[in-house]
Amino acid sequence: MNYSLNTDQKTSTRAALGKMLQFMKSEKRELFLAFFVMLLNAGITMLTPYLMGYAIDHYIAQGNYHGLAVFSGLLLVMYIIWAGTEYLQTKLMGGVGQRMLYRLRNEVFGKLQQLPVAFFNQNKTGDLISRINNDTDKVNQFFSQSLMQFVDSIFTMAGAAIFLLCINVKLGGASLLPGVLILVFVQLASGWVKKKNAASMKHTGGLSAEIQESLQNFKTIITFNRRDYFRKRFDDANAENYKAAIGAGLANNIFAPVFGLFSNIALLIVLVYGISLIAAGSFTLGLLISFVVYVQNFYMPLRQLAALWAGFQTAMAAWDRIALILEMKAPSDGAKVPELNTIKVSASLLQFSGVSFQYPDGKKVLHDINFSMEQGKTYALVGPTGGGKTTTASLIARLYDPTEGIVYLKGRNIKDYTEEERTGLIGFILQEPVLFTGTLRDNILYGNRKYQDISNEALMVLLQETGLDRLLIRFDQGLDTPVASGGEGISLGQRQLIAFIRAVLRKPALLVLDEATANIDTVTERQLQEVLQLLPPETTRVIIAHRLNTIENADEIFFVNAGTIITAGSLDNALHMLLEGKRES
Ligand SMILES: Nc1ncnc2c1ncn2[C@@H]1O[C@H](COP(=O)(O)OP(=O)(O)OP(=O)(O)O)[C@@H](O)[C@H]1O
Repeated sequence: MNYSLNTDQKTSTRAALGKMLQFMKSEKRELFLAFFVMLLNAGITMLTPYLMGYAIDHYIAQGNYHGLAVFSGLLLVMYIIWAGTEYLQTKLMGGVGQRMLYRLRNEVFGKLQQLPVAFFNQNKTGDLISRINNDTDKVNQFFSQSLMQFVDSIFTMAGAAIFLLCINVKLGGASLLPGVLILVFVQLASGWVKKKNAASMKHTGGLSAEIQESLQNFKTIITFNRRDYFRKRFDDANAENYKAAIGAGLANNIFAPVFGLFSNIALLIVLVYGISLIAAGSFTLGLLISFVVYVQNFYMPLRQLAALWAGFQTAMAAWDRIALILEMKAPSDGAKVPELNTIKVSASLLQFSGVSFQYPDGKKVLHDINFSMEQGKTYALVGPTGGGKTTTASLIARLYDPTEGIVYLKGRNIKDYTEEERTGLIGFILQEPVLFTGTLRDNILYGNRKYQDISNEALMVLLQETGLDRLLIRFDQGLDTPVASGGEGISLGQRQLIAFIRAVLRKPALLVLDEATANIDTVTERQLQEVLQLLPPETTRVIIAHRLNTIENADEIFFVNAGTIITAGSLDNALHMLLEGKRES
């Protein structure tokens, strides 16, 4: 299945807004309050110019200074309320935006947790980080800082338009005409602005991926003295990002001058037309001053909208990138499949039935594979490098689903198991064991719900019973040995030991060891073999190894090469096949 996020899929504005507002469902109370405060704020903004015009015509023109003083006091109170509502609005919406960002990031991260390995193979980690950090923040910025301003501006404009038309229809209509032209311009330019912002975010993701890759591989870069190469790659990505950011900046700023120009034209129309009306005696100076302020009240928020509109387009472009992750379909989990419906195909623990597999962006690796593995037996997978051993093991652990055919576990399609059921049955020690920041104890109990709260003493008893305690000798501080991110500071062999203890402690029905002893000295390897013998007799073991002595005790050996898996029979035969395979290649 294609899990690449590198597509140009776009969501319609209405659909995107609908989805985004779902993240605000629980904020109804705050939104309602913010809306009320915003209405009050807009109401005051709308009323004050009219009151000023009234004061000029009724108090100043008639020399009523006492009335003017009372009136000024009233205006001051209104301005103070206005300032209070401004503050409240920012506070309320800031909280709403931050909580939305929190939920959105949780949702995206939660989705990432459900997606299969193929998704992570097809997408760069740095780009994913950029989507979770930067793009969600772009959406938040719009909602926390701009949404209410947006609605506020529209209300203020609508109110100002009504006042303008009520004071004088003709003059009002003439002053609103440039506003209509602005709407046409917005309609035409929005798609282009969104596209520019999407391109900028894509390049930010690319830059993040570039940084992540070179930081992760810094040792190799230093060893091969390839700092210049990575420097160049970074410079290129940085330059691309810079160009795209400039493009997005220019696009975002296109609205402000156009809006400014049209609002000045509107003012000019009002002055020329208004003064001619005064000259004709059909308009007063007070009304003209009110009119000019209303024109400002109409066009100022429109200028503000210019900036907000660019932010809205940025949020929309960011949403497209986030929605791509949220809409990804995780492979079906068998949670809802009733046990009764499962087909019992054989009594074996594991069976491959007509399995073929192809990596999403690669060639076909396995062709029509059929084999079965019985409970309690030890199987070895041998074969030349790149033959398909790890791929087979990955299908056993359902890191990937077959492109054709079915993998049965205990007679049930492996897809019909819930993740918890499946991981409880299968233990997998990867070629490159992964450790997490914490202690050795944290790492060996990773994902082991049963023993999560076990005391160190009880854990030691458990390790002694399974023979795993002897492996701890390799660690000076025993269970408390600190583990740094990714296992830095711990040898690869030691990492394999930790991964081994982790998998064995779960007592899985099927234990897969993919080159799990490749980096361990012969004495420790012997100890591991002994621990394997201590596993319950019903445990099935699948061992992938290049060192043939590791698999001498296997009950059956499978030879994996060029997309086929055949039974090798004896160890000698496997060795012969390996040598033949090498000669052919
Ligand atoms: N993520 C991937 N995407 C595309 N192709 C892949 C991927 N992983 C492995 N392959 C290809 O699949 C084929 C089988 O690889 P696999 O890792 O299963 O071999 P292997 O027998 O385990 O090799 P080794 O002994 O070196 O570990 C190889 O040609 C490899 O290039």
